Amino acid sequence: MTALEDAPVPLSAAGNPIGFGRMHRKEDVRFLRGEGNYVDDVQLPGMLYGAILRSPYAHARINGIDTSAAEALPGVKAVITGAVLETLGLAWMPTLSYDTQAVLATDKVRFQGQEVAFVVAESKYIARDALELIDVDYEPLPAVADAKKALDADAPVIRDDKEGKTDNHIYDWEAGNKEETDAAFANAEVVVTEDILYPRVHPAPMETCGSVAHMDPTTGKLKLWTTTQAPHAHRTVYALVAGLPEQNIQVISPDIGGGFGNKVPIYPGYVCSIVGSIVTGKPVKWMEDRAENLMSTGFARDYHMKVSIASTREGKIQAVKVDVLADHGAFNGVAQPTKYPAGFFHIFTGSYDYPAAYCNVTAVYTNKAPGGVAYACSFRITEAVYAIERIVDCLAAELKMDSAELRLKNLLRPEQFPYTTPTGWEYDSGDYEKTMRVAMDMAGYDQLRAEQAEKRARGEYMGIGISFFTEGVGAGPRKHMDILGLGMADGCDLRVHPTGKAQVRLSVQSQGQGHETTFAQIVAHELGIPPEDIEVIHGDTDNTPFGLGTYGSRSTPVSGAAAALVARKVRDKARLIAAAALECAPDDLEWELGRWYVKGDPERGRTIQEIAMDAHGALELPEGVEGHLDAQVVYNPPNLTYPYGCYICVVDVDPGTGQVKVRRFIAVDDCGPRINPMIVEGQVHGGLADGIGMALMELIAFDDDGNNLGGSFMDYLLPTAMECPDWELGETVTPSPHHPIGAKGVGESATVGSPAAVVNAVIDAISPFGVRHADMPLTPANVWRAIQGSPVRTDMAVD
Ligand code: PCD
Ligand SMILES: [Cu+]
Repeated sequence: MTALEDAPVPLSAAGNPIGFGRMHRKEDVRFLRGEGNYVDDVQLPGMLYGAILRSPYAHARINGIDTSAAEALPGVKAVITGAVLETLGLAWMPTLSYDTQAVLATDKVRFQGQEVAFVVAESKYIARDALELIDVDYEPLPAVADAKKALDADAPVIRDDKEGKTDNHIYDWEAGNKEETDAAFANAEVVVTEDILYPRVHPAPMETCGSVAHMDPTTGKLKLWTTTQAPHAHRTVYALVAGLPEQNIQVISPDIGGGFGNKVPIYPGYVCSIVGSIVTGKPVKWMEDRAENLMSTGFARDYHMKVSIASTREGKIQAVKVDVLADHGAFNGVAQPTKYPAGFFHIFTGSYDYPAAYCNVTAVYTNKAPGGVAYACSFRITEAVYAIERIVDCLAAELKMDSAELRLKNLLRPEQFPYTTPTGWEYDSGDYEKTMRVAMDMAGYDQLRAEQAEKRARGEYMGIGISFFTEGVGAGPRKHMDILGLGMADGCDLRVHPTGKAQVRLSVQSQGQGHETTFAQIVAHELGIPPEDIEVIHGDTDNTPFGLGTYGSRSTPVSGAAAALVARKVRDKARLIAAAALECAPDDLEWELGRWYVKGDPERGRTIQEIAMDAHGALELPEGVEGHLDAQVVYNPPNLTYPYGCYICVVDVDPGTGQVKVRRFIAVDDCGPRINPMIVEGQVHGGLADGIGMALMELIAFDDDGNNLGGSFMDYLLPTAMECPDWELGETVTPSPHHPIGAKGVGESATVGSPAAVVNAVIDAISPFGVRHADMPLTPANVWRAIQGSPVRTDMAVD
């Protein structure tokens, strides 16, 4: 039973909660019947097909490209190279991190899988055949795939396209107070330091990336159906980059088969499909295959972190510092909206109370695919949570203290909120100890420890891992973030039609989160219109208000607030209309869900549906009240929301084979009130599976020549139901004080919080072998290596 299920919510005639509650997802009717409409389902008359030629080398000079044989293949309509794009000024495009990225390579290729040429043909088979007829004269160059070697004096310079660039350095950035932190470390009784790698992983959404571009030669209007999590932001970027007039660009993001951050950046393929359509005058479809998606699109993590923690002998944490070497690949294509190059990484101070913290981040180019945030990371909070939760466990081991006890000793206390962290974030609300106690009770923590002791005595290796995380989601206040200068506000339009049915238009875009259901529930909760009577419209820039899109779990914190406020605005207007109809003063009216009525005379009232008809009908409207029952708002978030949670994982490890079995997983999340508890649980289930995947099997590895060793699902392993236990979920509810309905985001929470719980559990299990840390992925081979005292391998395909 969740807290919200206890609250009585009136049900509509169709049995749906008129407000928050467990409503089946509206969108599932079409998804379960296979009737979703994805980019690859778009069919237009005369449509042509594009395919991309990709580099087999991680680093090579291009001495020439001969496209004549490909052009001569019957059915081929155009072959576009970097040289062609150069004439249009489109060979390079800006990234969302103020770097540049090649659309199609001109001078050099800089990672394996980089885009080199684009063929447009009558069928996708002809297009792919034509790729083989393109002759590229490559001169292979030495590659650097290891970030630790990228700054060596003899490392090949990857970005020699940049004037005067003589090394692979991108930026240095720091946060926190170095002097105070160094002083705390100098005086500390106990200091623990560990090198912690968060290896390169990939979001691997079920649907790969693609687009259909149609530049209408007569009207000059570009319609782009594309796999984007941020249709409005993409439209503006196309207008700024390609110089197309913005009113002539329509970006449509239809059903999206998972995004996980992978669909935030603008990829060369999108631009190529647009150019293909301009060149041929026909619609052009381009759709990646799986290997292309894994090899060339936004990866995640690749953070080498040296983490140190200082504490008293009793376990009171005093300071934490982190040194990061960040691998950004060949172009800094990090798609994150913060003003900080390392995103929200400086939230690494975690959920604990101590005064001093400092981090510095050095970022480098390598001959690997660009990207760096994606995969439910909340913009590097995943790395930050992993760093702090792993080092806290290392400290517990050093102090020989129970890791739950150590956390309880240091958690922030409820009276400290709003709490400003040593690196400047203002956590909005929390009752951390309560959440941790709920998780420990659900787990039966003390019994688990007793069971572990018994098993150890018998030579069985069971482990218990805890992770307590705090996230900052809901990008965001303008002082912290923007995308290429665009502020992070979201619009929302609500129209109640004469018969009392409504349409709500959002600027965020669902990739599977269930917005068509939850946003109808938000409006239902405020207005009393049944959710099945409210259509949610999203994903089409011509038909929705401007806003920055879906990532960083921002839809509920930002657009969700806009939806609640627009409904309240309609409710206020409805009051004026009801007062006119009831011939009383607006102040004499009282609201109950779905209806304004006269105070003290509850029989006299008007339902929201009656008011809608009045607003459009013959009723004489009062002075200053416009007809119709519509409203519009733009919501500027005053702060992020800070969801948090406590996760406990129980594993059994076979020391002979290194095999890890996740036996139990307890997850207690606090995201404030849950609009739809069933959807939230689904979000958490997905994220927990992600966490098991990253902790135990996912890895995009490279060999010394920069060959990608994780380019298929044979090598890039994803977790299945087989690896996942029956999730045990709990909740606490601490509303956000600044959000109109108190809700915090939750979409990324479980992915952010769970890897540390799994790794902590595995290390706890094998700690009797003297292991204090081992890097992910903890595959059987890596666990076995750790037990033997050998370093884990992250430089070869998962073995
Ligand atoms: N309190 C609360 C919160 C929330 N909710 C719900 O839940 C969901 C989610 O939300 P959010 O948190 O706000 O978030 P969004 O914005 O919507 O979304 C986003 C996220 O989401 C997640 N999840 C998911 N799911 C799916 N199915 N798919 C996908 O793709 C995905 N992705 C992932 C990611 S990664 Mo990034 O992009 O990396 O930044 S970010 C992200 C939605 O429906 C909502 O409404 C509720 O109910 N309640
Ligand atoms: Cu992310």
